[in-house]
Amino acid sequence: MRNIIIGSRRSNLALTQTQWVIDQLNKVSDEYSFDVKKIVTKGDQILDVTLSKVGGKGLFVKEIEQAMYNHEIDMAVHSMKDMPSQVPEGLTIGCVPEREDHRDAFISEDHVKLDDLKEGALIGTSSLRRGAQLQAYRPDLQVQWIRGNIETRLRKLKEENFDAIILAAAGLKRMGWSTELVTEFLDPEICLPAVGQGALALECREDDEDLLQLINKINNEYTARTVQAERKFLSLLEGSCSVPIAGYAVLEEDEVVLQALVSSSDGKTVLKETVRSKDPIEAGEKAAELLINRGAKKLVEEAKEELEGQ
Ligand SMILES: NCc1[nH]cc(CCC(=O)O)c1CC(=O)O
Repeated sequence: MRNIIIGSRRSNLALTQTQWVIDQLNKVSDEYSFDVKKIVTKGDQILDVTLSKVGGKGLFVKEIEQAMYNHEIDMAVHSMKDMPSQVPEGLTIGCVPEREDHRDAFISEDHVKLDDLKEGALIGTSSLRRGAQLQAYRPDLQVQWIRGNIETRLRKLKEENFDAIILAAAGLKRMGWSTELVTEFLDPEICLPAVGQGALALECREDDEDLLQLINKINNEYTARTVQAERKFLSLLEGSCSVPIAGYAVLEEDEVVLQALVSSSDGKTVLKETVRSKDPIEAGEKAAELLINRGAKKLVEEAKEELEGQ
């Protein structure tokens, strides 16, 4: 019996996701035991500024990847949307399990719906993507950055003067919290999710064939193909942490249908495309090409300059 050591961030969400994966793996094999090793990442330590100013998503995975290289852990369970578009050499995403809810969840004081919020209402989010799309939909809304894990943000909704916050539905559902809390799940037409939102990435060493074989048993082909399209699109728009960027794909018959969006931070310029292809990579490439032709790279450059000027 082999013991697999899984590295996890110490947040309740990360630990819950890791435990969910262990439960799934236990269902498909009884030849393994699992230990969870908690790892504190830079992203967990920096709580006072928006992530886009300190280097973005890599912050949640670097230390964990290092522990994998050092053989301190064998595998890691990440939120797909926290994964940079390139996986470092020697490591691989060996499995993408079935995606949880892809949508954003709108949570307001007294359950007032987005359309019914008073003029000028204050929305708390740490996501450029959510802020921009909400302001594109309702230009009167004000957006203020809010950080911290799910519990902290929910506390801030009560204690500070936010009228509403937005969180990923997937995180809430995995924690078993959604029904009482969520005012409404936002349709992707209003708020297109982050690339990979709701999906998990199981990362391990590329040469660990035994482990790869095990985790492949809980791979979900539908999620893997759609996320592949979304991530290809993301990888072709560099500097994507400084600009609102979103992507969500579904399968229709054997075709990947990918919606992709890049916008300015204030939501005044929104570029959006829907593309179809049987090949997920091609879908991602097409979406990127169409958006770049419409000026997406310029939006990224402008956003970078703005961040550097601050
Ligand atoms: N940005 C942090 C993060 N990374 C993954 C999730 C939730 C789960 C998911 O989207 O898969 C969250 C919290 C949130 O955005 O509300």
